Amino acid sequence: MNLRTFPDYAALSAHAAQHITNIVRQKPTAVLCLASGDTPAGTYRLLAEQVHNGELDLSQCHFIGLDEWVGFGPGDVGSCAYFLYRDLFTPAQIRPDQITYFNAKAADLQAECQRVDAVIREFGGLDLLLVGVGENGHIALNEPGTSFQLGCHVVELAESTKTVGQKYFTQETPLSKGITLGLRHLTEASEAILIASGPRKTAIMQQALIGPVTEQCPASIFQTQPDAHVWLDEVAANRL
Ligand SMILES: N[C@@H]1[C@@H](O)[C@H](O)[C@@H](COP(=O)(O)O)O[C@@H]1O
Repeated sequence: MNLRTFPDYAALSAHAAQHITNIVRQKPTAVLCLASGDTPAGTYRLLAEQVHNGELDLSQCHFIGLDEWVGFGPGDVGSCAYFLYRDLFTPAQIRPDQITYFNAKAADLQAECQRVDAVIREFGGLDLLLVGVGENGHIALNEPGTSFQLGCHVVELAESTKTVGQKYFTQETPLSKGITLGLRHLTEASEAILIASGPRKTAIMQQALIGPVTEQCPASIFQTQPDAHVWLDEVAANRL
């Protein structure tokens, strides 16, 4: 893995946005799987700004949603899709036909997993997977203990994920399951990038990057990926 530290969140976001811009300039039909959450919001705002200014054309890209809380969808404030639409898809005028997202309200969630796995296969794999990290080391919603070999799957959320996840909602919201891409998608993607910022990520970055590679800490999979990027701000990298 290639580890790089940036002075602050703004510099980290600017670098990630420029990197994604370069990928799309090289391959305008790139298939991009982008995390939701707070960390990538700055990156997405910069990308949307570039699209707005006519400096970046995302109109031929395809976007795959990384994960979702079961029972929630783009119309629900707090869902993973809600933030991607708010920060990127809507301001960058991404068309519905450019987006594949889990329907986490579907009656048959296994079929949803198969559908998204099949879309990724049909596109020939992901050109980019951009992920954040949970405070418990989860990647997407691959919780501690998840096999590194899985594709899309439904998960029982860890207690800490249910608690930390409340930050996305305007009121106390019961969360129990998630639907998510698997870590196999991460190892198979042409490029994987992890971004993390701020004091809430310092301890888990130490554990993930210096501790043992173990399914108990999903983010430790980055140690096994020679070409993957891990980009942190100085605070998140404080114990490395
Ligand atoms: N499901 C999301 C992940 O996809 C995200 O990357 C991670 C970190 O989120 P944040 O960037 O808000 O800290 O946890 C959430 O639970």
